[in-house]
Formats: sequence, structure tokens, C-alpha cells
Amino acid sequence: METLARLEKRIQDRRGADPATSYVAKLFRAGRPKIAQKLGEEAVETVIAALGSDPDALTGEAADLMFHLIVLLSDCGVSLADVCAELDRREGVSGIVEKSSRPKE
Ligand SMILES: N=c1c2ncn([C@@H]3O[C@H](COP(=O)(O)OP(=O)(O)OP(=O)(O)O)[C@@H](O)[C@H]3O)c2ncn1[C@@H]1O[C@H](COP(=O)(O)O)[C@@H](O)[C@H]1O
Repeated sequence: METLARLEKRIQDRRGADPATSYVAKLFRAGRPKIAQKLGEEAVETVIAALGSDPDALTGEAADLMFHLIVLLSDCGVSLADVCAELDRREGVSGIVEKSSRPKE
């Protein structure tokens, strides 16, 4: 978790950097639809890697996925602390949350 918090801070710090030298700045400059698209691509690549037999490939794709997720959250003004608070809340009411948030059939 410390690693992710550090990465989140680094992403925020790099937001205003030169897009020519910073991938983070380039992503923010490209805008939310592009960031969301990249996240989708990384998700698909992660799924493909998970269905393969190379744990190192899956580790790399998972890292790409988490990085792009933090960039998207950051662009939307949602922090990792917000997400963790939601996960903590679910831990406290496990079972109840999923049922209550499920659309009625
Ligand atoms: N963790 C990451 C990280 N993970 C993945 N990536 C980049 O994500 C991209 C994903 O690969 P792709 O091949 O899909 O992307 P691409 O073809 O380069 O990009 P597009 O042309 O599609 O935009 C690669 O360019 C990776 O370098 C990352 N870029 C940056 N970081 C972290 O962000 C920090 C700041 O980075 P800069 O903003 O570049 O200084 C770094 O110190 C790292 O800690």
C-alpha cells in the first residue's frame, strides 16, 4: 500500500511536467477519454496474460493496469484513500453491500 501511495503522489507531482519527457503529463494532457482507453487496454492485456502461463508477464501487465487506474482516479479527483475507505467499509458489512447495490431483477 505504501508503494501505491508513493506512486499516487509521484503521479500528482508529474501532472504539470513536460509531456515531451513525462508519460504521466502526456496522459493528463491527452485527457480523460484517452486515459480511460489506456486503462481498458491494460485491463485486456492483463486478462490475456492471466490466461497465459507466464507469471512475470502477468505481474508486468498488472503493474501497468494499476498505474493507469491511479492516473484515471487522480484525473477524476478520487484518491486511493477514498477507494481504501470504500473497501474498508465493505469489509465491515461484507455480504450486505453487494446485495444492496445489486440492481433489482
Ligand atoms: N509506473 C509507471 C508506469 N507504468 C507504465 N508506464 C508507461 O505506460 C506505458 C504503457 O505502455 P504502452 O506500450 O501501452 O504505451 P505507449 O505505447 O508508450 O503509449 P501510447 O503511445 O499508447 O500513449 C509505457 O509507456 C510505460 O512506460 C509508466 N509510466 C510511469 N510510471 C511511474 O510514473 C512516474 C513518472 O513517470 P513520468 O511522468 O514518465 O516521469 C515514473 O517514475 C513511474 O514511477
